[in-house]
Amino acid sequence: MTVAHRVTGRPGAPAVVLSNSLGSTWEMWDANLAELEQHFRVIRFDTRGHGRSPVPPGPYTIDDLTDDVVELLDTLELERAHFVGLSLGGMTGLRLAAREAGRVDRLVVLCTGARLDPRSAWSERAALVRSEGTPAVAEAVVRRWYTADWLAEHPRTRKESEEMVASTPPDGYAACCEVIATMDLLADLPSITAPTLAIAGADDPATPPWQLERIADEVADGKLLVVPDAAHLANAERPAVVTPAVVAHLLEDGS
Ligand SMILES: O=C(O)CC1=CCC(=O)O1
Repeated sequence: MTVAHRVTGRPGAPAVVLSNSLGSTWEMWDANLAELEQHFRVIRFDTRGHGRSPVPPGPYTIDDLTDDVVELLDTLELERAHFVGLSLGGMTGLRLAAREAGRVDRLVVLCTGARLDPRSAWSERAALVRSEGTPAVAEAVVRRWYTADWLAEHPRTRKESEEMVASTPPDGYAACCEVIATMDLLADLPSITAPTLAIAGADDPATPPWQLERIADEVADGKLLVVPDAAHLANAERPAVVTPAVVAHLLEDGS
């Protein structure tokens, strides 16, 4: 299945794939895009069940999301790429780097976890969205995406973010909640050899810093960055801290 994607940035430069969080679209990278495009060929895509991508019937697994990325790389005739994923996108990145080590150059995972407990919470959210739709969870989700102070200062982003969640197809959103409910990547971490930067929002209630610290500690070559005054979408709330850190990590091999 080919996911919806857009390729921008420097033609011929090293490629970086950006993978979105649950309930978002590739627009979640808007605040980071211009700086990334100066250095890389940037490939944004919408995870299956989200945005412009197909919504195949569930259930989905983390390996299905990983297969979608492999197919995207094949479609674009890319043997290898850097991978940057946030939350659900970060889980996809961890699985890809463990299962398809030859396809990932350097990895950045933001605001994510190798396993998110209690798993029952994700099955319950899937059931809620199937019965009441994505608008039922939009406000609460966006309250986890940004700190309260930032939301108070950015009412337009708050509204647009709630609309982004509310317009996610309920079947796709629910099937991706079930990916999280069934996913356990703890055993994968030691086999990840791609140099990995794990970025946490210091005030992220969804995937707190200890989750990213565990990833940085357990992969073969990991580093941790904790971003102050940031919640779950740390890339969007603090782009001036996050984007240069991502660029520096991806350029570290001299590309
Ligand atoms: O929606 C949330 O509560 C936060 C989240 C967990 C996985 C993801 O992609 O977003």
